[in-house]
Amino acid sequence: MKFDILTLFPAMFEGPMTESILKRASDKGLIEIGLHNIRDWAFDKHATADDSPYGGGAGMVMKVEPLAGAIEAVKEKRPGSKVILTTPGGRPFTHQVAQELSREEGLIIICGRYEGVDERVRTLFVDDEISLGDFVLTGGEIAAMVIVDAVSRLVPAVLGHEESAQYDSFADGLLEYPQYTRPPEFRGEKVPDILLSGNHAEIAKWRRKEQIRRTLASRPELLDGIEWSKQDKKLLKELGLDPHLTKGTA
Ligand SMILES: C[S@@+](CC[C@H](N)C(=O)[O-])C[C@H]1O[C@@H](n2cnc3c(N)ncnc32)[C@H](O)[C@@H]1O
Repeated sequence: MKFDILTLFPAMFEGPMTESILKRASDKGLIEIGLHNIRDWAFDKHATADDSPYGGGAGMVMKVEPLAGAIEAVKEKRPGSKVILTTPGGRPFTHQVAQELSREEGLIIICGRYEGVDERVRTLFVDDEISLGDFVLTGGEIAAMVIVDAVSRLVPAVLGHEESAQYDSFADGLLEYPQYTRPPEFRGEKVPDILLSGNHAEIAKWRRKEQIRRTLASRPELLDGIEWSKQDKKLLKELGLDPHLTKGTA
């Protein structure tokens, strides 16, 4: 998977993109992260990448020409890549969106700054618009880092077997069950006996039940539309839930 990030602040990516799992994945050639400074495509001697908005108003807007130059240059090298604009107006970034993007050949991610990008960037070049949530960041760099991170861990072989994404929250529609490690007791809080029992079938059953319980407590809307197995239906009953009313109402 190839990521190309168009930004005014490439130095921000040092660290998040060059440590731990992403570093290992890059070293192995499983992912490739290209950083491109949008200013390199500005055409005046001050490398201007922003200007005041037509119609007046606060702040500055990122100019279309440097972004057009950057996008076209990267697209020439990677014609199969999808162009993504980070914007609060985009579709919400979820596990499902990350999965969908992980199947792309490559992603070209535009990091906005100031009041955002000239609308013509969006209309002429953008294939998809992604929002991290209903809040406003100072720029698209952190959004791009989140997208690269979440998508990369879904690329085959990026995670080792022991770090497999298949048991993580959202992978099967539910939140993850509670996790514990040594010591068996801390400040009076004990690890549930079942996890120390060595009975793997019972542990699996406990974990599934905890997934449902936790999802119901924090994100009941996620239960809606889940296809329950026969075993799940039994667990739902034990939790006092009707398998047909998956919105979490008992
Ligand atoms: C200060 S914001 C611009 C906000 C814009 N004026 C608005 O009200 O929608 C600058 C840049 O940060 C990025 N950004 C801000 N919030 C974001 C979010 N929730 N999700 C994704 N990107 C975001 C976008 O790239 C945006 O162009």
